[in-house]
Amino acid sequence: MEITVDQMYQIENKGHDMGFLKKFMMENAGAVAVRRLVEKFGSVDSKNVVIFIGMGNNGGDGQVMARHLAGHNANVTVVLLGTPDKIKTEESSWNWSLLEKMPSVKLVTGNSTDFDFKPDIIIDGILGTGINGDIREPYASAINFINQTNCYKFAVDVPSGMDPQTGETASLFTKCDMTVTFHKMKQGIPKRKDLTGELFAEKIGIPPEAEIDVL
Ligand SMILES: NC(=O)C1=CN([C@@H]2O[C@H](COP(=O)(O)OP(=O)(O)OC[C@H]3O[C@@H](n4cnc5c(N)ncnc54)[C@H](O)[C@@H]3O)[C@@H](O)[C@H]2O)[C@@H](O)CC1
Ligand SMILES: [K+]
Repeated sequence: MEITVDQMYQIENKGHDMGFLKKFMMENAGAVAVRRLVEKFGSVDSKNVVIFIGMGNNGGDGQVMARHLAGHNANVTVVLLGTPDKIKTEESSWNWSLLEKMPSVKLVTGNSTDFDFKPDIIIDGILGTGINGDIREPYASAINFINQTNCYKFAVDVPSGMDPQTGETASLFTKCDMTVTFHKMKQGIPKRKDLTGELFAEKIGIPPEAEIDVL
């Protein structure tokens, strides 16, 4: 069953209010995304992975992936597209404070629009269901860098720049090899297999009771 983005936010909020906190959803999202990626490659040991993250919870999922990938011995660089004090949510900030205690993960922050990496894998955790309007800097430059770089590309929840409700794109958007979306498929995403690549919808532990009166 495909659901709307609005239904997804309602289910997420109801699950949180039941006590299954958003930080647990985020943890499961990042963990299952890494499981799919590791399955794809067999091993990510010594792979150079660059994770671009935005200031919302899509970026939070990307941060969880960074921690798990470090556990799989990947060489992980996280590029926060802004400054840590501007991270929007408690659960994403909480994950950032964890990464700051992990020398195994390289952190890059700020509003730079000049990127110079040679990754084996890029993870796009820039924008998810919270996309609104045309893409602003520094997100725009990050999306351009991703599209210009020849490597494997993995989208967290949805390729950034695509509206997961309609499948329509902003003027800039990423084109990925694999997309893992969470809880249930959002209506617009499967319309754009040209941008998602292999597409999976994965459960993240939200109690089915959180769907009552929503679906
Ligand atoms: N729905 C769920 O149950 C879950 C959602 N999670 C993740 O949370 C994501 C949604 O998080 P958010 O609601 O924080 O939204 P996003 O992380 O998609 O980003 C929203 C932020 O990006 C910025 N932004 C929006 N449009 C922009 C544009 N055009 N140019 C530049 N900046 C722009 C805004 O400042 C906004 O705060 C999902 O996509 C998913 O990855 C997960 O943590 C797991 C649970
Ligand atoms: K994304």
